[in-house]
Amino acid sequence: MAVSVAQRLSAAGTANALELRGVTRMFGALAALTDVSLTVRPGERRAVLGSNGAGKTTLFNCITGDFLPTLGTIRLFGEDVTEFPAYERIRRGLRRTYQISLLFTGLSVLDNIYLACRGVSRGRFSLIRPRRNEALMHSAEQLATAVHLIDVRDTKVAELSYGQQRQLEIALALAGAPRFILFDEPAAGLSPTERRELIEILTNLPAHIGYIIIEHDMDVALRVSESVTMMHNGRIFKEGRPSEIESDPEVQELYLGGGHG
Ligand SMILES: Nc1ncnc2c1ncn2[C@@H]1O[C@H](COP(=O)(O)OP(=O)(O)OP(=O)(O)O)[C@@H](O)[C@H]1O
Repeated sequence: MAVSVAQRLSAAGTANALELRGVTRMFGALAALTDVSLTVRPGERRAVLGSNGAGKTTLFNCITGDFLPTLGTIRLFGEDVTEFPAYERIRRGLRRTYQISLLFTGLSVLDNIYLACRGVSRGRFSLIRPRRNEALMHSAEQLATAVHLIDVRDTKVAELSYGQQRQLEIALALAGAPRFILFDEPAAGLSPTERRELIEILTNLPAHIGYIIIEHDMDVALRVSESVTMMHNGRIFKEGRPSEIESDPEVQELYLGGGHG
């Protein structure tokens, strides 16, 4: 059952989930991001849209700590994480999915999720070969259910459809105790049926989990978000509700009309 925005926000505490102030990222002389300021409330679900080269992936890389910004600050749940390495941000509840698959294709669905749960749990660096942890196994099964893969939990990942593999990636991002997830084009390459399933999975994520979704499929992006940020040439040029963005003439000209690659 879908949860209202108000329910999600009240479930999620007070500090902003994410706050970027004046973030600029240079690659030599090229500004991939210029003076980007962005606030995402706890539990908020936001789409970031823009044509190829707009700076969306660079934005994700700065938020995760894969790249440091050249200028500006990034706060995660009220804490300045601008200089933090990626793993410190993961410890604070940040997760990310990638456009390319990072799955263990020779292992089962459940083993993949179990390993992700173990990877973010205490004792993951133990030198003693661990016994199966029943609590983590239970969490893994719950996540398999959340992404509609419980019926294929013992199937090897290599035998899954492409869409099911993308669903599994979402389960991996949900391992541990995520509070904020960055989804990088989760609908890319999906069939219409798989897209509908993706929309259902994202819509029904736990109330306190906010996210940013980069998505070229406008239909998916606007249906799973309550706010939209439009980027162009490394800058934010428009923010609004999905209905406002969809009907905005400038957006239509730049993005929906031929500007989108
Ligand atoms: N590691 C890098 N080194 C040099 N230039 C880069 C690097 N990463 C990105 N860029 C440049 O920064 C700009 C923004 O790229 P970015 O990948 O963030 O855009 P995007 O909106 O994610 O595009 P797409 O939709 O094609 O993935 C582009 O001009 C790109 O060529």
